[in-house]
Amino acid sequence: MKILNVQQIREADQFTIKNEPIASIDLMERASGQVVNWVCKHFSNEHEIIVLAGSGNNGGDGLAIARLLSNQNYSVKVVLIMGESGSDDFEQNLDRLKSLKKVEILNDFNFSNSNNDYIFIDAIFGSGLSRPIEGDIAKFVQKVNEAKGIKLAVDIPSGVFADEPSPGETIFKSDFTLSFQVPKLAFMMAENQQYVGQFEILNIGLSEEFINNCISDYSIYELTKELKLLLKVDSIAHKGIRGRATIIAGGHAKMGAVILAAKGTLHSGIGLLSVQVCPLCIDIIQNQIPEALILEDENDYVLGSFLGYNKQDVLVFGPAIGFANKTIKLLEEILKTFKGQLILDADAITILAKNREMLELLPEGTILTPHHGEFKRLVGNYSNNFEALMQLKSFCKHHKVVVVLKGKFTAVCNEKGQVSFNTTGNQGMAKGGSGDLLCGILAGIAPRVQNPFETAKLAVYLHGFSGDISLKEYGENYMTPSTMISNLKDTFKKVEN
Ligand SMILES: NC(=O)C1=CN([C@@H]2O[C@H](COP(=O)(O)OP(=O)(O)OC[C@H]3O[C@@H](n4cnc5c(N)ncnc54)[C@H](OP(=O)(O)O)[C@@H]3O)[C@@H](O)[C@H]2O)[C@H](O)CC1
Ligand SMILES: [K+]
Repeated sequence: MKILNVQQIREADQFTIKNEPIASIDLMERASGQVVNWVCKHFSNEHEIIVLAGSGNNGGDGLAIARLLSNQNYSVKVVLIMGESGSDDFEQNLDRLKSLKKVEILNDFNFSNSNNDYIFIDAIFGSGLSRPIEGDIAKFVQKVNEAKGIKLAVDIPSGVFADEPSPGETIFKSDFTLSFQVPKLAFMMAENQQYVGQFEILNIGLSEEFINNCISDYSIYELTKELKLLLKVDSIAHKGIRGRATIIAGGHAKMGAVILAAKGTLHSGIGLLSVQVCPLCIDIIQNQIPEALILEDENDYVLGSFLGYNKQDVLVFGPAIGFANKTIKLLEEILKTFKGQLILDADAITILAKNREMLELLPEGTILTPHHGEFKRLVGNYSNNFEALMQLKSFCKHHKVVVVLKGKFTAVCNEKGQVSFNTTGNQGMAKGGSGDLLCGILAGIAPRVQNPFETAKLAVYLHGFSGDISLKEYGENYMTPSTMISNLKDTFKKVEN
């Protein structure tokens, strides 16, 4: 699903009006109709509806929504935040609303009576927001934010800029954002979650031809039939075809990360799994993962032996591996010689950040999986996710790598600077070990997917999907990376079918 910027959406709007053709006011009616359908589906007409309307086209949508909901027997009031004059379509909808005579039109609202059954519909500003909200409008938005009731935003919560950071202090806080046609980049930013709430994309029939031709670096990941087929195991499969993976992680007394990653790899379909371990830790792996082959390191406490790896399709390096000189040397040797798919996580990323000359050795197509803390070590500090995104794109382009930047909507970026956001997953996954499991899934599918960007997007999706199953089955507190491993069973079943 493509993410378009405000300029592109405006152009799509104009293209549709001209080529469908459809009058602007009718497009507004169609968009508003979709909001009304959504409201009717989710909330009965026992709810009291308060539409807050600005004077642009977002306000125009609000007035049409008020009329259409009133026609569905909802009790509706409209508050005109910016008076009675506005865009053409706003004024035309105001006339239509007035002639309906069923909807009370107010200039202010007394919030003291509001209760949880009220639904406030924010149609103050949409994509035409040109500056932070201030003055009386800000005071009004603050009152709505404090009032009891359900909050819905039309297209974009008022005060949120679609394509850039929102510096304003006052922003409408929605429970649901019903956005037209395409998701907005701002919805993918963790700092906007408190304003956007849960977002839904409503198809308002903008030209698909136009949207398909729009160039955008940003999209939301969706699973396609072709991708599902990659996960199918050939009926004549032997273990070699399904790939060979080696996990180089952990060390003495740090075997949990290894086990989670290794199990993730095994249960994502790898043919042959090897784990490099210190002699003292061999028993742990043999007991926990009988399927794994052991590559014995010469060192008792840290990993540091270079063991060739030339038959391996994929190497995972980094979780809980530490920063011993021998380990750093091992990573350097691997960067210089390994020809398969390399996956670098956790301590490997910190090693690169501290030994910056090693960054230049990164093989093209390496997958790195930092969380924000680790990513900041690589690229320096940033103060919001838009800045992080710019750093992400330039890092990937410069080093020709794929980075999985983990967060609320994990962003996967390729060497061209294209970014795919993932929407599976949940807060329950925020536990130690979750990232180790992701490394494992990456390694488990990489040999079959054969493309680092596609591997990373699909692995992140599967990881989040197993998290979502775990959430349903165990709840956000009880669930763990281990429950997610057991839920990979249903994840693959569901995804493959
Ligand atoms: N294709 C679609 O997706 C469709 C979208 N529709 C809806 O239209 C809006 C966009 O409408 P637009 O009129 O461009 O913009 P807004 O309604 O968001 O607001 C514009 C007016 O608000 C003023 N403004 C902006 N920021 C502030 C502020 N901080 N304080 C006060 N006033 C502000 C702005 O004034 P300017 O000085 O900047 O000119 C405008 O007067 C979109 O979001 C959808 O809801 C269509 O209905 C269907 C197709
Ligand atoms: K809005």
